[in-house]
Amino acid sequence: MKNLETSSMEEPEKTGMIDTWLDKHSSIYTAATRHAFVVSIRDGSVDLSSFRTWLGQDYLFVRGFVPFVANVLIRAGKESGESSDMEVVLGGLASLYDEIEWFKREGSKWNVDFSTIVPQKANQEYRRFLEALMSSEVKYAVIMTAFWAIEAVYQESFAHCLEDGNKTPAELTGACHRWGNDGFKQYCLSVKNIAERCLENASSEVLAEAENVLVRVLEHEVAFWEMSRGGN
Ligand SMILES: Cc1ncc(CNC=O)c(N)n1
Repeated sequence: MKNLETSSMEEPEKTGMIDTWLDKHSSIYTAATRHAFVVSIRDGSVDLSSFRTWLGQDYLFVRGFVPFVANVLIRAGKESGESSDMEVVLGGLASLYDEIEWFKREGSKWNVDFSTIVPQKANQEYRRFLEALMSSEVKYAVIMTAFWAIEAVYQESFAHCLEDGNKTPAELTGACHRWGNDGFKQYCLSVKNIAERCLENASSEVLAEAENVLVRVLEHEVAFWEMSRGGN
């Protein structure tokens, strides 16, 4: 049943293109949001060397994600036609500053020296994909769909580690709260609504490209979890 007690801060959920695509590609979506690595955090069986690998690699990823979000921000100012888009993206960009600081604290807590970490193949490939999306040829609706998917995978994954019945180790709940909290969920919903609005007016060509980019984000996320689970 739908929760009718939606506060004024929350945005209503609509069924649009993205949900249609998630239904169509539900197996890769589930693979990205319920990956064995994430499930192992939730059930407490996580191998700490995998967690350390994830931490170091994700720190590098996030440093590459900052210019990507900055690119989305510039486009939100120029191409969106809706002034509130900029605030949503700016909020996301601002929280990446705190996130980088959090990674640094977490790095010292787990003895992960970021200065010596080399990006693994899945990380390099994901970052190369983000760089390609920053091309001015890529339509606003497409980059916004990608942006939503990147954020939503982490939101869904880490929220799962905090749901009822979890055995998430106390020292890992910080990571889970970072992406699994309600504010981040609402922010993802705002980004989703922007993407949906753009997709409503998109040509069939742009729709096909957005669907493809969505699936490719999910594939990169799965490969990123796989890399983390593999250790080193
Ligand atoms: C590989 C990956 N995907 C998504 C996120 C979440 N966005 C920003 O933190 C992330 N940190 N890492």
